[in-house]
Amino acid sequence: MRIAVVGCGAMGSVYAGRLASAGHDVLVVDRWAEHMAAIAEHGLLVSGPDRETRVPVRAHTTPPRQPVDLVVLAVKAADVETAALQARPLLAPETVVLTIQNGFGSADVVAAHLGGDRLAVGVASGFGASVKRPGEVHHNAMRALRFGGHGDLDHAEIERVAAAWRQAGFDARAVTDIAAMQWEKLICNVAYSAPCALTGLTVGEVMDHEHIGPVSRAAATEAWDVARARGVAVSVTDPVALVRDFGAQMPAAKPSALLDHEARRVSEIMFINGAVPREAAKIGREAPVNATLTALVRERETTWSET
Ligand SMILES: NC(=O)C1=CN([C@@H]2O[C@H](COP(=O)(O)OP(=O)(O)OC[C@H]3O[C@@H](n4cnc5c(N)ncnc54)[C@H](OP(=O)(O)O)[C@@H]3O)[C@@H](O)[C@H]2O)C=CC1
Ligand SMILES: CC(C)(CO)C(=O)C(=O)O
Repeated sequence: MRIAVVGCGAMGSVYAGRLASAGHDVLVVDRWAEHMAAIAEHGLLVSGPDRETRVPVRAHTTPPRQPVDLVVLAVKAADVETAALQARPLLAPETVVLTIQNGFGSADVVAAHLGGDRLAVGVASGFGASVKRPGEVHHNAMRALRFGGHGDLDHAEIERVAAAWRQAGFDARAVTDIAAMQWEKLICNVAYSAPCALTGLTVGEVMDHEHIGPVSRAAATEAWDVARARGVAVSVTDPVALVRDFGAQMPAAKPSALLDHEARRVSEIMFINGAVPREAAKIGREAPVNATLTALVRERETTWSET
């Protein structure tokens, strides 16, 4: 399969490295010129719990005019709109666009610009990935990828994409209820994103922390309540057990919100903890735990943008 990964940061690099190692024809696009130059010169180095690979991939700072079978948008949520607009040279009528972000809202943004009929949504769970230095990425775990259609995309097409990823060693599956998967991932993310960003604790340190543990568990439970109240078919019966198990798989990982704060960058908090009060409001409810966590994170981020 001809695949372009737009946004070759922590996750985009893991996707690109493994897909290229499995023999797919992969090109990557990222605006970080030093990272692209390192990949062009030495290949992309991906280290994980099971193996380390260095693989040659074509690296670009802007998308080449070169239509592919699959475009993977692996940027952060706030960058999805620009990335979707810039991805146009990679598109042919039959190209599938797969957008993979934590939190809610990205697929609607992509659909508004590129249309919904060739659009798939991905949920990536349990990777704990970060860029170590230009050209080198590490991930702490590698649990699951779930893909679903956003609009009218035929399920067989999504299955074809999932099969290509399975061939690259991912636990990837095409599902019919991607919203339930998104909520289950959101429950995990809200437990860690704001609590870790605010305290500097890792995923493994939060859950049983004397002061932050109860806050993290309350954030997850609140998101679970909202999902069920909205009628989403989440399969989870114990949200605390879910997030505890999620964290136990990669105790040393730092959520990307914490990595963003360490770099004094605005995080995706509005799409993650901030999504819970927004979704709750749609059914006339409130989500005070996640609203408060979001406000605290936002306040810190405002301070940086003012300096
Ligand atoms: N890291 C993880 O373990 C996991 C992350 N996720 C989710 O995956 C998504 C991606 O996260 P992650 O990989 O950590 O993010 P990163 O910031 O590591 O990677 C995104 C990359 O895309 C680049 N970029 C942004 N806009 C463009 C553009 N228009 N064109 C080209 N490149 C662009 C960024 O550059 P710049 O730095 O200049 O902005 C950055 O290098 C997020 O939604 C995250 O929540 C999901 C599961 C696990
Ligand atoms: C690391 C974390 C918790 C946040 O970026 C994540 O979403 C994942 O690995 O699935």
